[in-house]
Amino acid sequence: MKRNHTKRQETPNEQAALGTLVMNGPPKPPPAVPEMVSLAEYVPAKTRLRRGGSKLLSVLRALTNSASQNSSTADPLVPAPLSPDKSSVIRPPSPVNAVKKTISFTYLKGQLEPTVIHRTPRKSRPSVLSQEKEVIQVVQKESPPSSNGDSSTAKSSKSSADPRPSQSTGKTSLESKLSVKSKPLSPQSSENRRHSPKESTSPEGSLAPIAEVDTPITVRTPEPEPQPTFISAEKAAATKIFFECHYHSLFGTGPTPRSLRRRQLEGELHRDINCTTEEKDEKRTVWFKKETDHLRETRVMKIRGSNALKGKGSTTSMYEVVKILGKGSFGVVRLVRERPENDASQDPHKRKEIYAMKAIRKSDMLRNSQEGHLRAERDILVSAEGSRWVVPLIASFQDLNHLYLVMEYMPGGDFLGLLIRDNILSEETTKWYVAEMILCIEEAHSLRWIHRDVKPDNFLISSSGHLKISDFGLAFDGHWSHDQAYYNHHRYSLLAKLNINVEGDSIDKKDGKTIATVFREGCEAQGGRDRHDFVPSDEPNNDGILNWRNRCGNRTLARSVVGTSQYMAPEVVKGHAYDARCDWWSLAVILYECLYGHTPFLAEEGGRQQTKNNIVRHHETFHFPEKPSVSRCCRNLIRSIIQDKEHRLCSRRYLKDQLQASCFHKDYAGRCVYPNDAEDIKAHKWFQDVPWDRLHLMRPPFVPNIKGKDDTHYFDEEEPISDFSESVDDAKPDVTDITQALRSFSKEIQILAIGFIEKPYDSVRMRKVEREIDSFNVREEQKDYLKQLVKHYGRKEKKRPRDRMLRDREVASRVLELRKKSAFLGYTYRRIRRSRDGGSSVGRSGFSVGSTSGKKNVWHRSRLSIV
Ligand SMILES: Nc1ncnc2c1ncn2[C@@H]1O[C@H](COP(=O)(O)OP(=O)(O)OP(=O)(O)O)[C@@H](O)[C@H]1O
Repeated sequence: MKRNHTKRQETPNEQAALGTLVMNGPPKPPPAVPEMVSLAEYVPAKTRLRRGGSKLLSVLRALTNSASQNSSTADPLVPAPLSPDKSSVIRPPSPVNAVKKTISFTYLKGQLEPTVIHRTPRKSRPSVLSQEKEVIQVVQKESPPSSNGDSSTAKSSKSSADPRPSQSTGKTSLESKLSVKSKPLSPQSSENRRHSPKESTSPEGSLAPIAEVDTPITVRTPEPEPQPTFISAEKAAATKIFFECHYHSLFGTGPTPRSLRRRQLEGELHRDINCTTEEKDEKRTVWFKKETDHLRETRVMKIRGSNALKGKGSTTSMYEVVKILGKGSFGVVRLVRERPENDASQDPHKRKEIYAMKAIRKSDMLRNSQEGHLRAERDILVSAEGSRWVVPLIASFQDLNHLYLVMEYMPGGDFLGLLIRDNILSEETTKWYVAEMILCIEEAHSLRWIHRDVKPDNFLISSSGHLKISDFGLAFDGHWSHDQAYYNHHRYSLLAKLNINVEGDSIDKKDGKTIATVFREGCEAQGGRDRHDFVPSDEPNNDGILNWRNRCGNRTLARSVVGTSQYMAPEVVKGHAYDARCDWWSLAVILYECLYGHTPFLAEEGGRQQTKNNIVRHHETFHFPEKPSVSRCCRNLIRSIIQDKEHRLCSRRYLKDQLQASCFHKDYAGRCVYPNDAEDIKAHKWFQDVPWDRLHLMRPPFVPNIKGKDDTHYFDEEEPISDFSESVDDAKPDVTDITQALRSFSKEIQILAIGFIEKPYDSVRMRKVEREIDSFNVREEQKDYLKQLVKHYGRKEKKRPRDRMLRDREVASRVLELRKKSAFLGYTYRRIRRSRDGGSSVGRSGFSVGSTSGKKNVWHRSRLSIV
């Protein structure tokens, strides 16, 4: 066995020691130092030192060399190096060692201080097996055939001591390691040497033959290679997703928010000619302090978030709940007050801020494969920082069960509330609000997003009465990280590659296809290769995975049939590829609704499907009611937007660029949404008196009458909103509560009612339950009570999860738990705290609040967004 001295260069200190030793032989231990040990005593620690990479290793090597030399010269001061487990270091001087000693000597001639070596305390003797393992590793590391002089040593030792030359060269693969382990120990093993007291160097410098000793050694059978499970695949996919998204955000083009803020500060300082240099420096110092506070606050939030994911502490403890404001498809929006201790800046003015906090149930969203949408919603709110027309996001974070979006509170409620109160609006009032809506949608488009759910509920009224757009849960920008297919690809490609199958639910089992088959078929449907399937290549134009994703993984047009049916554009209903023009169709529907009190395509009968049919056949179904009377100019505007997308007012830009698509807007977003695409609508003559640039400074037709920061009277509902998001997944109702609530009924009715509650219901089942309750022989009010009771305690039937892993009874709960922890990493955000504005300057406008008619309104809040 040779020692590979050439792999590591000695440090000057080591060389000093080496030179000293070579010149003088091993140092004589000064009696005053008890820890000092003799050479031979020290040698057993060699293996440990090698593992630790200590500097002393070189010293040891030198010591060992010297020792072996000296042993042949029989220096009485040097104990014989006969400790059994260090025989491997006793070697005849090889040419390399000789050269090395000469170099070391020359280099450090004159440094003749004795070397003091401290014994490393040994806790226990190494076991035979661990020694053997080390020997095997050493063999593998050190014995590749070499052309230098050492090879002769290796060869001679092989020929003399080992009758099986094939074992002298270590293999490197896992398989070979296992096979080496499983073979009988070689005669070079330390165990064998321990039983070879006569082992010594021959005069020629080669090892003397080692006697074979029959030592009973248990031979370990190779452990089977660990097989990856669906859990490993899930974790691996989550890791890949995290790193790709994280590095994408780090290397994203464009300035960082911090650099933008710095730029803004410097711009302000530059423009302020009255500011002295000292004052400017002072302002910079304040700026840095604020930025530092902000960084600290973000860091604290991240730590809290990661603790909350582990079930330690809570992220929402930063806020106290004041009231429930509203409920959407997947979450509850609550009015919250920030706890003062949460404000790192300790600014007294900032205390007790009131916010709207949207809590989104992760499990529901994951079952519905809404990861992409959730990321999109958070990302657009972050990217809209500082926007006048988008509801400002304050913070986003998560715990194990929920995602949270903390937004500025809009005390005026939503625009739907205003419509419900006023029923119909005058043309002037309508114009004012629709003009603001245009600015809101235009803002989203300039950020390269299609909102896809433009409806009155999603425009909120600020304390000054201005509108802001909210709820970007369905927004689309085409980016790969907002595409559910990207997440599915990572998971299912890995499962298919590892040949891991998960059966799914009874429908999947009936289908009989494995995950690999479904995945392959999906790729074939896309022309042979998945859009997110990155294949690394050595080609010169290979610019890395993130650039590749940005080039090839984005979508240029949306396709999903999403939105609220009454407001959906025909191209969306038909499932065609569509672009941001769909938002302008929805705006025209709102405009019509404000003036006439109902939406144009709403079907009285036939439900949502009939409404959609009406939209598709809009050429036949669309008409203006005779009353109330609306100006021709306004009707012209509506008519020019309620058109197929090619003829829709706003299309000029899209058509022009489509003609030149090959040379313009090569970026992913540019091909589906255009900034300033409202220019034609804004130029319509119905809007000719609208001061677009000053609208935000003018007094709106309705300014909320707010008594305090936490006034919520615009959110008051007849029925209190239940806080379902507080409940845990699949929580069963408390039987004692139910029995108590049913105590006035007969035993028979109690049993039936409990049966109704226990089984999850959908709309069909609920109707059946109601019919059964109607047949009970009780009073009418008791029947109503029972129906309410069933709805209150009962659970809605959950939809079939879109993801096969979450449909499989065996694995669903474990996968869900894992995804709840890993699917939204990087969600945390905190907006930098701003200094108080002192209220917005609201001017006066000639607009007046519209009159209301007695017509019964048709708005209701139960419309579902995802179709
Ligand atoms: N910042 C806010 N300030 C005041 N109220 C708000 C705020 N954000 C949301 N709300 C209220 O909460 C309701 C539900 O919010 P939101 O529409 O964002 O939830 P959602 O789950 O996305 O709903 P949807 O079913 O429309 O998708 C709104 O209609 C509004 O009344």
